[in-house]
Amino acid sequence: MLTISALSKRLAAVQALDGLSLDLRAGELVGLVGASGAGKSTTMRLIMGSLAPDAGSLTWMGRPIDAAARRRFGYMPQERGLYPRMTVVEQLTYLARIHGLGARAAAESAATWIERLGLEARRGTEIQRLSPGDQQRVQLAAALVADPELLILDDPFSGADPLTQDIMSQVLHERARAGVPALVSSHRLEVVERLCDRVAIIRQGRLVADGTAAQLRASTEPRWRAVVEPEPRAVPHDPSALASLPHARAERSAEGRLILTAGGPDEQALLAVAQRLGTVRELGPVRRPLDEIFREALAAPHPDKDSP
Ligand SMILES: Nc1ncnc2c1ncn2[C@@H]1O[C@H](COP(=O)(O)OP(=O)(O)OP(=O)(O)O)[C@@H](O)[C@H]1O
Repeated sequence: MLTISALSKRLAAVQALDGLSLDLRAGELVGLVGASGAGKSTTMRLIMGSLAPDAGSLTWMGRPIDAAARRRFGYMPQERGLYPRMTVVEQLTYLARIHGLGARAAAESAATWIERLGLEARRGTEIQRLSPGDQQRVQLAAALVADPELLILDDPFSGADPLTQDIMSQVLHERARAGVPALVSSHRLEVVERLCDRVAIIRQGRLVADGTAAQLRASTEPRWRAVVEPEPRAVPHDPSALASLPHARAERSAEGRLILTAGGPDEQALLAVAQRLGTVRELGPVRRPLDEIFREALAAPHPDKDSP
């Protein structure tokens, strides 16, 4: 549905985007993740037309994105743009109207999203008097109020309390089930992992990884974990045996068991070390947190730029 092809943008002396390509399909929630300055907001500004690309193309449903298409997109910009003196209901009705809804449809849509995002008690409150969590909810309602076909959400969870995060996530899942895809940037990897079907990792304006959390995990070297009941008569713990394995770590649990983790193509090398230390109670792969994989992707040599 949304196709970003070889998109490049220079901003002053910075190559903010450098040949970025990415697709979003119907109903897909895609997380756009990258360090500060990686190019996430620039990507979104190019989609929304507040910046023009130097090279590359953007299409929606196979056609170049124009102003008419953009009116059907819901956008939550990084620099949140609500009117501080409007009340919640005035703000949402106003935004629905400027996106082309008639007076009655705009009022109905504002009421629907106020209810859905748990803002009934705040409908008559000025935006500037809302708590940060409620402001986030109104921001999301503002992106949804004109019933968009695509959502572009720049760091929607920043400053959101856990309850607000849950409500926002539920709403995005519902819209996705109705076929509305969303591109969601965030620094909060655990949120992206929970929310999104796919994660695109960008670095210096380029895509360095793109896949489901499971695919990203599978594309990196696996980690193995062994839980060992130490035996008093076992060969004394030889730290160098474990240290010879990649990414090795040893900890002791509250019950006095040894918890060993290490990388490697399979679990056999870790098993050999573990068996010398005592009785192996558990052995298996480790489900790695996405943020660890993210850090690895950012630390790995850049596909082109860093190679000699
Ligand atoms: N108006 C501008 N003029 C000059 N450089 C800019 C401008 N806007 C952004 N940049 C630079 O372009 C690069 C990409 O910025 P961008 O805001 O897209 O990153 P980001 O991934 O959204 O970062 P963050 O997570 O901090 O919001 C950065 O190096 C940034 O400093």
